[in-house]
Amino acid sequence: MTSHRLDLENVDIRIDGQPLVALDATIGPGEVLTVMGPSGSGKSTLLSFLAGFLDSAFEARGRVALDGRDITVLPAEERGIGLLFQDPLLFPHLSVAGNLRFGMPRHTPDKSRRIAQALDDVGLEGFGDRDPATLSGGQKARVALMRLLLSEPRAVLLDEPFSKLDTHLRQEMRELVFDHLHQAGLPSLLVTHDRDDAAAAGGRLIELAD
Ligand SMILES: Nc1ncnc2c1ncn2[C@@H]1O[C@H](COP(=O)(O)OP(=O)(O)OP(=O)(O)O)[C@@H](O)[C@H]1O
Repeated sequence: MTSHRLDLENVDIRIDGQPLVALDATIGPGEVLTVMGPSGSGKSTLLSFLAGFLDSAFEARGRVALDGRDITVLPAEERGIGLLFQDPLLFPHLSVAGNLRFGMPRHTPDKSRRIAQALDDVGLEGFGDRDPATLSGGQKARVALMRLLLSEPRAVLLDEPFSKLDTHLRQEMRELVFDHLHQAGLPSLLVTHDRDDAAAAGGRLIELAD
């Protein structure tokens, strides 16, 4: 198991000179910090800032550190942060295995074995050659989770990851996602409108003001 830490130090994001988000928090290994708040309170803006693609209309101060290293100055692709959205966003021109292989660090040994193991882990044994278009919503969500983990991020941002799933599937995916994030020792930040998501995440909850 790896063990990572994400520090948000005096993060202060403004729009037109007005404060939007102010946050100071440490997210430890395997911990999920949930951020809730009304529409327009700055949840997506905060995620964009952390991921490294904040729109230039915003002014941001503060530091984001991953394992003690300042990543605020790095471009998105060098930050080591993985993203999970409400849409699984699988590449339609690649097989399931191709999707999983896509984000794996170049020099990963035994890629095929790891892909097969990842599919096994989420009950999709033998699905490697399938076209993503032939998968159910829940199966796609599992592939998206495994693609995220195989890319070996050092922290994870989740943006309403369960909101498109029906109630039964949502409960199942919550368990799967949070179990894997805890086990992988990944600090994560979850944005959601759903209090049951926050409860399932099991960590601290921050509410942004209107
Ligand atoms: N590119 C932009 N330029 C100027 N203002 C923006 C831009 N993007 C968002 N905003 C404004 O910034 C504020 C925060 O928006 P944001 O999308 O972060 O809110 P949110 O909490 O994620 O909302 P929702 O729950 O609806 O997704 C809003 O007032 C929005 O209108």
